Amino acid sequence: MRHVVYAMPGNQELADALAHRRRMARLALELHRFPDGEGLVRVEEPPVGAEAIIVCTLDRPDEKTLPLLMAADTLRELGAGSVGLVAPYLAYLRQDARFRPGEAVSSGIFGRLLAEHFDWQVTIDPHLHRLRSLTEAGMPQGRAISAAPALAGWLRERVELPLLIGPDEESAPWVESVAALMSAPAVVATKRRFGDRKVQVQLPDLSNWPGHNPVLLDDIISSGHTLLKSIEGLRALGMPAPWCVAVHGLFADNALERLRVAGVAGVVTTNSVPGETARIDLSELLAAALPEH
Ligand SMILES: O=P(O)(O)OC[C@H]1O[C@H](OP(=O)(O)OP(=O)(O)O)[C@H](O)[C@@H]1O
Repeated sequence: MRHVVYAMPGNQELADALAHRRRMARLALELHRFPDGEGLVRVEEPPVGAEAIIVCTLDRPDEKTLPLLMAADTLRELGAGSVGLVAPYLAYLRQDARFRPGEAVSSGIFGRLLAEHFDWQVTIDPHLHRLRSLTEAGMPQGRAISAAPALAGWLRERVELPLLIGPDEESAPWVESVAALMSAPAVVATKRRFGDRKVQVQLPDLSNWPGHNPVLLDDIISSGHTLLKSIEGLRALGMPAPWCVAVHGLFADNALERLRVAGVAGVVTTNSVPGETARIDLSELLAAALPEH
């Protein structure tokens, strides 16, 4: 099987890295926007019988999804044997239940939509703590891999005597998996969410780790309020300014600036979503998760 790689806009760097690591051709695809905002996908170099891979991280999913689906179908019409999706960040997985009557269960709807257009999907650390697998989110051919080795590798080299802190109980398994990889202690806080931008974080007793440098570790930074409340809590305990490390940096509401103003040692995320904090490279882990060819 010969695989070829396409990048949706903004994903060229990661697509190039995957193409390089797996010795695949990166072929051109463009997205034109008409003045009224409608998009037009154009496959400049057709896949001609190859297995196609599209790289498209799905932050800001509402504007990205329709062009992505059109690209997938166009590649198939132009002769791709199969079409796979590498979406390092997969949207809509936080809404995995009808929390209030009448709400859409977005994860299932979105999962089924992607599954209709793609033969397989790979993502990194989906917000899956309430789900057993991507299949449960409606993605039968979905594969989820963990960024833990990349996070642990980055932290091991840069933070002396770290104390990893997960902001809520649901972060425990993967905070502990990063901690185990770097032989560092880990604790988790208790979080209560009252609204999109209102949370309460209760830190545990940290007096067992004097001299340690706190590292707040989360899967997603969106509005940043989870981390802002955690930073406040650490300050109240007399801890040094923490590192804020996350897999997916979405940074809604000017969150990055707010975190910096709140006082951090640094804010670092993976390149699942490109941006100035995206200093932890996932291309090696993602390349290893692609199908054999
Ligand atoms: O930057 P923020 O706007 O605070 O959002 C990020 C937080 O939200 C998510 O958890 P969430 O509170 O949704 O938990 P749940 O999905 O486990 O209920 C995620 O795991 C982060 O902790």
